[in-house]
Amino acid sequence: MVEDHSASAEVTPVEYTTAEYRTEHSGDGRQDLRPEPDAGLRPEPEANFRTEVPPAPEPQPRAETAPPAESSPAPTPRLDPADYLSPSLPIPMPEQPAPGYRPAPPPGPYAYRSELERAATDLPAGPLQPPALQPPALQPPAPEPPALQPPVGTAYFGAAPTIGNVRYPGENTAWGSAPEWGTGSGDRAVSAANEGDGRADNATSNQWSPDHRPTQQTAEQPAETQTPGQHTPEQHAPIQHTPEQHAPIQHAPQQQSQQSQQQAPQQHLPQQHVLQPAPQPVQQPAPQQEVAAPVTDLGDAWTRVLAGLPPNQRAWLTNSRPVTLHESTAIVAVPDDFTRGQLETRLRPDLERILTESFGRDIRIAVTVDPSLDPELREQQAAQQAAAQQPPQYTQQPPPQQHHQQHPQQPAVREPLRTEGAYQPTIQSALTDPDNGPQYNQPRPDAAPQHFQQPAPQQQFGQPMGSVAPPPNGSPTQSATEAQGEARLNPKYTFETFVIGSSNRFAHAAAVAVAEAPGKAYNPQLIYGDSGLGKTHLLHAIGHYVRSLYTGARVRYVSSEEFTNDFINAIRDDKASQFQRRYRDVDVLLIDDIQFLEGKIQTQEEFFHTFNTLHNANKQIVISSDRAPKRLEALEDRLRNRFEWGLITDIQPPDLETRIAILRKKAATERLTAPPEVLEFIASKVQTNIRELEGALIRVTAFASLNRQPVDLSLAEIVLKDLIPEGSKPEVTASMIMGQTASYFGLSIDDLCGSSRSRVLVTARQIAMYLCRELTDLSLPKIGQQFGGRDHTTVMHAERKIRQLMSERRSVFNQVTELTNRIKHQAKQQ
Ligand SMILES: Nc1ncnc2c1ncn2[C@@H]1O[C@H](COP(=O)(O)OP(=O)(O)OP(=O)(O)O)[C@@H](O)[C@H]1O
Repeated sequence: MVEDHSASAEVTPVEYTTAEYRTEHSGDGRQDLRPEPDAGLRPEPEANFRTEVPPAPEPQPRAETAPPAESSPAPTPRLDPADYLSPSLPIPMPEQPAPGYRPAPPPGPYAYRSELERAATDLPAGPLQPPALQPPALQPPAPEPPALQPPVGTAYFGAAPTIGNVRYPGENTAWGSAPEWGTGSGDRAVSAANEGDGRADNATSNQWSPDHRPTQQTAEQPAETQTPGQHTPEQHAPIQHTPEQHAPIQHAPQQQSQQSQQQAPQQHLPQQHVLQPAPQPVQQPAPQQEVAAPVTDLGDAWTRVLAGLPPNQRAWLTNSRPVTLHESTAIVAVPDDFTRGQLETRLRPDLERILTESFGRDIRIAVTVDPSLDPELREQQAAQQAAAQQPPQYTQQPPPQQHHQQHPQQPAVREPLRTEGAYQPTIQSALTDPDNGPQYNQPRPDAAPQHFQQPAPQQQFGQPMGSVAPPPNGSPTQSATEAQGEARLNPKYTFETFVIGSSNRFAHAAAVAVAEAPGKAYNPQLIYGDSGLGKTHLLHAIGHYVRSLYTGARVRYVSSEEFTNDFINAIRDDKASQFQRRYRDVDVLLIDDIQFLEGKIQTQEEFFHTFNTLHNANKQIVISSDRAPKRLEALEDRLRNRFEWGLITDIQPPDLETRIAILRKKAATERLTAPPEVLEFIASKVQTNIRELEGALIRVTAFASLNRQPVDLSLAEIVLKDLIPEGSKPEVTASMIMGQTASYFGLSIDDLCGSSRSRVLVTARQIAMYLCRELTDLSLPKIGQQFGGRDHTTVMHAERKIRQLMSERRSVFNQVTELTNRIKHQAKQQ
C-alpha cells in the first residue's frame, strides 16, 4: 500500500500486495514478450512528443559477416531501418530455448568466459575448487564471431537496432566479439575485456589487449591513428556501434566541452551536453636515449625499468613485480590501489616508454593489485601462520571481525584491497583472485575528471562496508567518490560485482551495451523481474559504467517512489522548474521500480513529459519494473507504449550454479569465510531471492563468528533450520514484523513509528526494519513509510547497522533470531 501523505489529492495510491504480486508472477513472464497480435492497433507515439525520430544506425551486414552457426535454427531475417523504427515491431528472434538451456561454448581457441562465469555455468557437482591456472593460449584471433545462440532471457525490440559490440574503451580498454542479441555474448566480451588482467596467463585469456583498442576513439586518438598490426573491430565482430555511427553522442574536443559545461546556463530543457569518452593519459614524448639491444624477458625489461627511472619514481615500484607479458601488454602487480593509481597515471608514460624500448615494440602496461606484495601484510600473515600452528584458544581471543577488516585473518577467499565504488581496478588480480568475475573499466582518476552540474544530492548512499580509508584530500579517488554521491549510485552495485548466469545473461549484456552507447543502443531499456533478482544492481552498474566511460556524464538514479515524492514536494513548494531540471538535465536517467507509478495520474503525467524530453534529446532512460510493461495495467497506455520502443529484458530466478557463484562473490566481497559445501547448502535452501540468499550467508557467518566456531555444514544446518522450503513459504508482512518486534521489546507500534530516540527504541526499530528487509519483498522507501514515513536511507542505515551488530553482539544476534522464529511461526499459522 503506497501512502502519499503529503499530496493525496494529487496521487491516487494503489493497493498492490505481495500476495497479488506473487500470484501475478506465477506464470512464465517470458510469454509477455511475444509480439502482440494487435500490435498494429497500438496508438502511434504523438508527433509533438517525438517530433524527431533519432536516426537509426545503418543496419549491419549481419548475415554477411556473421553466418549463423550450425546450431542456429534459421538465419535471422534482415530488417529495414524503417522496421526498427516501428514502435511495435518485434525483431525476430531465434526460437526460445528450452528451460535449462545454456549457451554453447564459443568456437575457436578463445574462451570468452571468465572464471566466474564458468563457475556459474559449468560448476561440477563436487566441492568448489579454484580454477587451475593454465598457460596462455597464444592464438591468433578467431576470424569468425561466436555462433549465434538464443538468450535464456527474452526480449524484443522496438526502435532499437541490434546489440552492438560490448566494448571497453579508454585506457586498459578491451573489447571482444559483438554480442549478437540473445547470445549472451555480451559477457563473453566482458570476459574478453578481462583478459588483460592477471588471467592473461590463463588459457582463457587472449582477448584483452591494447591491440584491440581502436573501437573507441577519443579526441586525442582519432580513428586514423591506428597503429599497424592493430586488430580493427571489423576483424572481430560483424555488428558494431562505432562512435561515429552513434550520432547523438558527439566526441568533441574535451576542452571545448568542459568550457561549455562551465558556461552553459541552467535551463529547463536538457542542455546540449556532450558526452566524452574518458581521455587517455597523454603520452610524454620519449626523450632521446641510447637504444639498448631488445630483450625478450619481462624480468630483464623490468630491470631496465628500475634502472631507468629516477629514484622518486622508482620508490613506487619497490613492492611491485612484473607478472607476465601477454602479447603487447605487460602485467604488473602492485600491493595496493594507491600504488596502482600512481603507476597508471604518473609513471605510466615512462614505464611504457622504457618497456617499449626494451622489447623493441609497443608495450602497454596493465596494473593489477596483489595485496600479498604488501610487506606489512606478509609479516602479518607470517605471524598468523605461526599462531595457527598453536591450538586455538577461542576463549582468549577477541571475536574475529568478519566485516570491516582490511586484512582478514586467514580469509577463505582472497580479495584485493580496494576502495569500493570510487576507483575499482581496471585490471583485477585474477591470478590471485580467481573468483573475480568480468572486469570493467572503472572511473580512472586520470581519465575521467568529474564535472557536475547537478545540485548537491539531498541524500547519499552510505559508505559500503569494508571500504578502505580514503586517500588524502583532493586525491582522485576521493573526488571520484564524491562524484559518485552526486549520481546517487551505490558503490557496491557495479558490473564487476554482478554475477552472470543463464537467468540474467541477456539483461546484463543489454545493460552493458546501453552503458557503452547511452542514448543510442536501446532507448529506453526496461529490465523486469521478481524482487531481489538484481534489477536495482544492474541500474546502478549502468550508471557507474557510463560515468567511467564518459567524462562528465550526468547520471541520475531514482526510485519511482522518490520521483513521486520529489514531484509532490516540488508542487507543494512551487519548485516545478527545479524538479524538471533535476530529472531532465541528465544524460542517463535510471528509474527503479516503475510499477510504483501505477495509479498516480499526475506523477505519470510528469514522468511522461520527462521521458519525452529525455528521449527527444537522445538521452538514455533505463527503467526497472517487477512486471513486463504489458502487465502494468494501471499505467497509462502512452507510457507503456513508450517503454516498448526500446529493449525489454527480463531476469529470472538464478539456477543453483549461479546462486553458488553469487554466494562466493558475496563472501569474497564482504570477506566472509565459508567453505564451498556451506555455500552450496545455503544456495540449495534459498532459491528465488538473492537478497534472502545473501541474508542467509550473513546469518551463518555471524553465528559462527559469535560462537567462535568454524563455519561448517552442521552449523549452517542449525542456523538455517528455520528456512522454509520454497513453495510453502508463508507470507510475512511488515505489520506482522512490527507487531512481533513491538511485543518482544515491550513497546507499542506507535513507539516504533514515533520519533523517540531512546536506545532500546532505536535498536528495536532498526531490528524491525532489518527484518522487513530480510523477510519481505518491500522496497526501502516502502519500509520507511511503514515506520512513520521515514526516509529510505534510514532503512538502509538500519539494515547495515543490524548486520554489523549481529556479528558483534550476541544479544542482538539472539534477538534477531528469536524474532525471526516468532514471525515465521506466526506467518505459518495464518
Ligand atoms: N547477479 C547478481 N550478482 C550478484 N549480486 C546480485 C545479483 N543479483 C542480485 N544481487 C544482489 O541481490 C541483492 C538484491 O538485488 P536488487 O536490489 O538489485 O534486486 P531487485 O531486483 O532490484 O529487487 P527489488 O525489486 O526488491 O528492488 C543486492 O544485494 C544485489 O547486489
